[in-house]
Amino acid sequence: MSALSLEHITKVYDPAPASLLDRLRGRPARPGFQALNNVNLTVEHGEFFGLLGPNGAGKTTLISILAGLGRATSGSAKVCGYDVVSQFRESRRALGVVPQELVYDPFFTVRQTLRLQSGYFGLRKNDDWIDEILFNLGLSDKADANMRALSGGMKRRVLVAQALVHRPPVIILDEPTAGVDVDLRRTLWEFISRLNKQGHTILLTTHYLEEAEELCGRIAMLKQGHIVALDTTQALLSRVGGTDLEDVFVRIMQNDNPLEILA
Ligand SMILES: Nc1ncnc2c1ncn2[C@@H]1O[C@H](COP(=O)(O)OP(=O)(O)OP(=O)(O)O)[C@@H](O)[C@H]1O
Repeated sequence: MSALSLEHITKVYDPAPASLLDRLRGRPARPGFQALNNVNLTVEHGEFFGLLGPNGAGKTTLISILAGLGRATSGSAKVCGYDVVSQFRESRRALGVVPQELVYDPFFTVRQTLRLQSGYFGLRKNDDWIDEILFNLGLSDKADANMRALSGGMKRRVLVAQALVHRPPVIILDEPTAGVDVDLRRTLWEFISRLNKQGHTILLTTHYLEEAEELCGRIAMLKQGHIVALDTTQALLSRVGGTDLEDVFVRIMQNDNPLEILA
């Protein structure tokens, strides 16, 4: 049983509703937008896996499907063997997601936010673990601060903490270091790497390719909803050539037929 598995996942977003004028003129409905096209991917337990792609490639769409926030148009997705649709509770419990957007409730303190999140998973008396997470993310002295009083980087740390309150075996981080300072990056990666060494599976999306190169054992690259590369980081570097992962990424994305350069 894999940590994450996606089989033939396709996602077509509904088109924007036709305007009244279009309808009156009898114009045909616009087609939906295909964000993912027959994606097959398996991530094994304990992997540190990178999901890379340019803006709009479909990374967040794929993560939303795994987190049960969006439905695939076709195909099946599982977290730790649990189907994300028919076994939503189990699959969601196995997953911690750090979202890309800074979403928070401005009326709560950091500790209240984390207690509330624990409550969603039926966890009471979770304070020992909450304290440990706060410490590891350099947030101990902010525990009683109101969320709206935190800087952007601090809010992002809380998002990471929120994803971890129920000790999920699989952690997905959607661009967790966007706009954060060097200090947080270090703290965050040290903590996440430690969790990975303890057996947690990590799926990371990032536009900082040097981070992906350093951290990820395997990498998938998405381009316009297709997986165009999937291999170990070392194999991608040696097969595609170039000086670093950024070079590899650019070469693959600029090639009309990326599979050609990976052959
Ligand atoms: N709700 C939606 N309705 C219609 N199209 C959408 C919707 N959400 C995303 N899309 C489109 O689907 C495509 C994939 O978007 P997605 O957010 O998954 O990309 P991404 O790889 O995460 O990009 P980024 O790196 O910018 O975060 C984009 O073209 C986007 O405009």
